[in-house]
Amino acid sequence: MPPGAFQLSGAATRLGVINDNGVTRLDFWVVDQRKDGGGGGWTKDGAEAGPHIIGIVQASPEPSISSTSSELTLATYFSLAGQILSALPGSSDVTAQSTAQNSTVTDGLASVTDFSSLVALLVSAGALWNWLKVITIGLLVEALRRATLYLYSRIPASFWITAHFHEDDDSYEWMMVWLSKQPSWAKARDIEVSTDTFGLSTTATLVPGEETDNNLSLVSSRKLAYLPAASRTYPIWYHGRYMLITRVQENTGWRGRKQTTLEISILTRNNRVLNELLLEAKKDYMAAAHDTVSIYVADSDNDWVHAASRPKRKLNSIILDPGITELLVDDARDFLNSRAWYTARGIPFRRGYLLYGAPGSGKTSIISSIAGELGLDIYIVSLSRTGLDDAALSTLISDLPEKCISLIEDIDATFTHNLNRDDDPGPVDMNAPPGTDDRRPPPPDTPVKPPVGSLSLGGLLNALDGIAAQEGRLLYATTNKYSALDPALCRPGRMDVHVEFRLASKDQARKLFFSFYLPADEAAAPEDEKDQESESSPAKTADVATSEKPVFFGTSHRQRAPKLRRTQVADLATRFAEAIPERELSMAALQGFLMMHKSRPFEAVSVAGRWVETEREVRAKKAEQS
Ligand SMILES: Nc1ncnc2c1ncn2[C@@H]1O[C@H](COP(=O)(O)OP(=O)(O)OP(=O)(O)O)[C@@H](O)[C@H]1O
Repeated sequence: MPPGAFQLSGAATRLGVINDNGVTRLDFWVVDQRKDGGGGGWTKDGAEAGPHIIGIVQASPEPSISSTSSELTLATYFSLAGQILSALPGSSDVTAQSTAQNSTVTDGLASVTDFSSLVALLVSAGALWNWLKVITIGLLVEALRRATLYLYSRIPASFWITAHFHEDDDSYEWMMVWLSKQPSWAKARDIEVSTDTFGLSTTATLVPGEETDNNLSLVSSRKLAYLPAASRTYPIWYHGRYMLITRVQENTGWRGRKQTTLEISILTRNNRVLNELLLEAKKDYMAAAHDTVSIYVADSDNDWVHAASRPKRKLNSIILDPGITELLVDDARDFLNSRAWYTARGIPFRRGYLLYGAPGSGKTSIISSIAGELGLDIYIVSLSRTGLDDAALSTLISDLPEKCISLIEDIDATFTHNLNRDDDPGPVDMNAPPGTDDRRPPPPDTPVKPPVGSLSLGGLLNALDGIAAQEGRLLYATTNKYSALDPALCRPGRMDVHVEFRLASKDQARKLFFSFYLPADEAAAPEDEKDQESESSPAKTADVATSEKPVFFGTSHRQRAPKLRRTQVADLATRFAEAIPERELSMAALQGFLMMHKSRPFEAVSVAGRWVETEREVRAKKAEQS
């Protein structure tokens, strides 16, 4: 407190107004801070003047003081206080304080009076003006503060364009692959090293030196690449523009899962730069992924995630009965170009294909091949996934992108009576319509196999053609037990085209043999190479057979098939087909047999008959046991 000042502590209600035998008295306790040692110590009441109390004023019946406490005003208190202080020796160092201690009667009344005085003072013209000034200054200061903050955040931001890429989105992969190609990482001092291929068959950029080191490449098929580390910001230059790259990792709070977001800020006011960057990254990625088919599966949160990329398989490498490949490919292609037709007629723009028939007859292979041919990604819907219920399936189906292939394999496995893929019901009457498989009816008391999770047939049907079902998608379902399927599942609208895949015909066997030993790519090899028969002749094969060989099953990849002339392969293929019975073995079985004779086409032909006999015996034994 400055010298000479005095203090009336507390509100006016605390001032001591004492009604003493009908005489209103105003008591001030004025303490000399010098005597008190500065510690306060208001321990005495007005009646007992102690060493600290140096002044008591009796306000009444002084002429200047009214005889009732209600007439006392705050101004009077102040004036009295002033008088006391001026009367005191060394008044400039004195502090005054009033108190209501030992007040006997009139505190309440005084409170009212003091409060109204205070209000009167506060609302007096002078005070209001001061209030106004204080409020105005306060508003100005606040406005200035806000303006500064706004400008601080907006001015730098107005020079930057920031794009955010979420880990779950394809664009994140495009950008990460693009980033992995940037030379800046090779010089960075804090960097993430990764073998992630971001959906491509190979890492986009190798660690410098790795690509030239053949040994290292052989040791690991996974290649190393540099990438921006999480929670770091890296400056790089793009087309002369300054960019900041940040990978932000946040806890999602769900099973400790972390969500990564990539942020790219470009120092420019022109969106064109960002557009260029995005298109460049997308084009690069598409070019790198051109020869692959992307496969997506659902994760435990029922989000589609990129699971793998497989090299495209040529359509002509799958040998089906005449017309089937063309039927499937042309139908799908035509469908994709017919959106307007569907819209005009109000028909949902969806198409379903049910491929049924013998195991290993090429159902899955042709779907993958069609995806490659039409440039579509495959989304695998696994009905047997734990935790998949009707709602989750519906979400998954409605989250499919507009043009894609969704694949449900072995659709019979989830919704048939007590049947599963291990049961071998013997030769199936493929032409029996769905729901009519009565060769092996389940006993009446057989409980219906509960669907895995809480997925119901109704849920599946709704997901396939309900309102939420995505437009423009091609649905492929495969089954080995056509007749066991619920007819509702197979009706047009859900499964529009049903295609039967049968066991291998002689013609298929011949074509498979041909394409196995003389695929289209190699048919154009120079004549002289084709003429070399090398060790493939029966005599030479015999030589090899007598020499000591390591014991192993399968065929070593180091062995190469001999180069054969086209006519030779055609002749061998015909002989092979003669040895293969019509519609008895699957194409997968034939492929497996040829793989065992990968480098020995002559031997394949000569032992094919014996192999067929062995296959029959194995199947007969199996049938006996079951
Ligand atoms: N028609 C075919 N032409 C060429 N290869 C085939 C053919 N059918 C099957 N294969 C080969 O057999 C293997 C299994 O084929 P795929 O998985 O496509 O059969 P699938 O009919 O889907 O069998 P499943 O019903 O058991 O799922 C693949 O490696 C494939 O190359």
